[in-house]
Amino acid sequence: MPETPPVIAAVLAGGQGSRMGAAVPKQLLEVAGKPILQHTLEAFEASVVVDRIVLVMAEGHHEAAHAIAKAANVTKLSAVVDGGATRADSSVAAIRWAQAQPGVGADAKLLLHDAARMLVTGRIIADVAAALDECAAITAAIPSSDTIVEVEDGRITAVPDRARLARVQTPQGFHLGLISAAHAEAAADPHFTPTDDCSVVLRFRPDVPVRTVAGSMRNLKVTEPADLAVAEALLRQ
Ligand SMILES: Nc1ccn([C@@H]2O[C@H](COP(=O)(O)OP(=O)(O)OP(=O)(O)O)[C@@H](O)[C@H]2O)c(=O)n1
Ligand SMILES: C[C@](O)(CO)[C@H](O)COP(=O)(O)O
Repeated sequence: MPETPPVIAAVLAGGQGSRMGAAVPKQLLEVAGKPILQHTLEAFEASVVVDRIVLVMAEGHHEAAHAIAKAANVTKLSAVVDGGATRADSSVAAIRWAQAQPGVGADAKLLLHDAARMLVTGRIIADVAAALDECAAITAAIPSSDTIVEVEDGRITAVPDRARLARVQTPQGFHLGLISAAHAEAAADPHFTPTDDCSVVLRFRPDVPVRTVAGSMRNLKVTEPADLAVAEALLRQ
């Protein structure tokens, strides 16, 4: 019988948290008594579908990362690797690490996740991984309750039909061969500055459908100081 492709979760914690404005990267700040990164690692550790975890960490913070992983007893953590200058560079670091692992082929399932989305649920992780049996690129997403507009020079230039819009979250899941090839082409285009990994596939592998599964309002990305209180309140629910 053919072997089941492994599910590798890449927790992206390579950012500096400039919008948070704290003295340390936001993933090291505590919410409800634990660092944000610890909440996120625990979610992937607890997921029965995840085989191993690679943590992409901001340079200079590896010691803190190892201490947090130890506190969380993350048995699935296979490596802590350096992040890059941009989120896309950090995704590429995870992709390169995965490709270098023995027995990991192009059909491996790679789940790229923002460390800052500390409230990700087991259901979302499982749905993203399961979807990769049927497609090669998938993201968690939720409908937008706000009207979204396009703005240029302070003036609204378009109001896209809200029924066709969604707010994209993570994890975003990919067959390893696909996301590696798409990022390799993206790296050669200095004008392309993606804010997520699905847009890399859409741009460089437009023939590959990128699907969505239901995310959650809880799966917020802790970005600004006010998000810390929101995350804490959600955790207490
Ligand atoms: N070079 C980078 C930039 C971001 N990230 C990670 O990608 C996720 C989403 O990015 P964001 O929320 O923008 O985090 P920061 O880049 O840290 O925040 P800011 O943009 O405010 O500086 C975070 O978990 C962040 O650590 C990363 O791994 N490597
Ligand atoms: C990947 C992402 O979380 C999807 O919503 C988002 O694009 C990350 O953006 P950021 O500016 O790096 O926080």
